[in-house]
Amino acid sequence: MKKSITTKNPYTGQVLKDYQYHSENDIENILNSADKTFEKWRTTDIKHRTDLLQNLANLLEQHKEKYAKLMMEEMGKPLNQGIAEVEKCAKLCDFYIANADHFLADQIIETEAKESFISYDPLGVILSIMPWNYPFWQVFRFAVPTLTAGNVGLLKHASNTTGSALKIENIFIEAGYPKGCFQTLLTNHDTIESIIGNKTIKAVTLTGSEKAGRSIAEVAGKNLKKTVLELGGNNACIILDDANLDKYIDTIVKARMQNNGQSCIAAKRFIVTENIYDQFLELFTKKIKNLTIGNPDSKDTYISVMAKESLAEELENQVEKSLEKGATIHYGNERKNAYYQPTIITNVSSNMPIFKEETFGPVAAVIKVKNKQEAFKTAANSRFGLGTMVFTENIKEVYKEISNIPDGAFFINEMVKSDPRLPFGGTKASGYGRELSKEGILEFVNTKTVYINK
Ligand SMILES: O=CCCC(=O)O
Repeated sequence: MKKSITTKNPYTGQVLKDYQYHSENDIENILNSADKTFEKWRTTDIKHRTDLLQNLANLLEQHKEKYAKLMMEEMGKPLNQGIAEVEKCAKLCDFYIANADHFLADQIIETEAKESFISYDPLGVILSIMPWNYPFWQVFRFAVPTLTAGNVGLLKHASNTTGSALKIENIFIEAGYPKGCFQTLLTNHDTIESIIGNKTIKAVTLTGSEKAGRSIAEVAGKNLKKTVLELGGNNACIILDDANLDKYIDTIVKARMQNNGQSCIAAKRFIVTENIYDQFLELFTKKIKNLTIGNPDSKDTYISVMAKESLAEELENQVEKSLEKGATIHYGNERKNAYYQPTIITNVSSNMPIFKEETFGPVAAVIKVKNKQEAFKTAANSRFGLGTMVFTENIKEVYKEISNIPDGAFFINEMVKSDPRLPFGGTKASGYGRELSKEGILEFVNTKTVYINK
C-alpha cells in the first residue's frame, strides 16, 4: 500500500505537497479520541453548539478568499466559484443556527399515555467519505448538521483535496470545537472496510460514485450500520416549445458548465422539443462559445481545467464511444491535459455513454424530441434519480408531472441546485437518504419513542 499522498495543481501541473498516511496506530488514536469526545459533546446544550456554528460562519466569511485559493490549487476550481462555495458553507451555518433548536426539540405526540414524545438523540461517531468536486461544501453539509445534532465526525476526503481536508479540521478547532469533534483521516480505500467495521463507527455517509456507494453500502450493511449515499446523476434538462430562452438561457448554461461541469446535479442531458430545437441550439452554442476560459486564479474565468487529467481522459472516452455510435460534435471537443473544451454533442441516442452514464465534465448531450410527452419519457429513461429540470411558460401543465418524476428533485424554470433549506439527495442509482434541511439533521439521530404511562 502507498504510504503517502501527493497533491498536484491540475492547471500548472506542479506538485503541491506530500502528506504521510496515518499509521494503523494513528487511526486507532483518532477513533478513540472521537469516541471519548462524543461522550462529552453529546451532553452539551444546543445553545453552545449553535454558538460554535456562529464562530465557524465568521471564520468562513473572513477567510473565504484563502480557502477558495486552496481549492483552486488542488482541483482547479475558478476562484470566484470557490469564494461562492465558501459563502454557501457560511449560509449553511446560519440556517442551522436559526433552526437546529426546533428541529431537534422533543416532539410531543398525544396518545392515551400521561406523556408521550419523540426525542432525537445523537448516534455517536459518523464517518464521512467525501469527493473533491466541492471540497468545502460537501464536507460542511455533512459536518454542520451532524455535529450540531450532537454527533462527532470523521472525514476521509478525496486524496487530491487533502490540503482542504486538513484545513477544514483546523477551522473546526479554531472555531472552538473540542479536538476530537471533527477529525480527518489520511488513509486510502484499503483501510475503509476495517474502519467501518470498528465498533466506534455508528454510521457512514458517502458522496461519490455509484461504484463507491455500492461497495461502502455492502461493507456497512455487513456491519449493520446506517448509510446515507449521495451518488452520481445524469439529470435531464427539458426545454419545452414555450420555454423563455431569453430569460433562462444563462441558467441553462450554468446548469451544465459550473464547476467545469463537475457536479453530480449538473444538467447532462438536454432534452429539447422540436419546435424550439434550432433556436435553443443556436443560443446555447453562442453562450457556450462566450464562456471565459483560462487560469482559475482570474476572477473572470468561468471554465478552467478539470480536477485531474485522468478525469478528462475518461470523459473523452465516453464521447469517443458515443461518436462511434453515431453522435455528432456540434461544438468543441478539444482536450489538452486536464483541460476539456466546453462541448455540445447532438444526434444523441439512449444507447450512448453520454446518455446512459454520468458525464463529469463540460460536455452537453442534446437530444431532439417530438413533444412534451416524449420529453418526459426520455428524461425518465435513466438509472439515476438525482433531479430533473424543466423550462416552460406553462407551469400548470408541468405541475401534473411532479409525481411522475421518480427523482429526488424537480425544478421548474431553475437549475437543480442544493440549498440549506431544502432536502438534497437522490433515488435509484443516485443513492438514498437526505442531506440539508430538517431531513438532513435527522439522518444521524436515534428517533426515540418515549412513553410514560399514567
Ligand atoms: O456534486 C454534487 C453537489 C453539488 C451541490 O450541492 O451543489
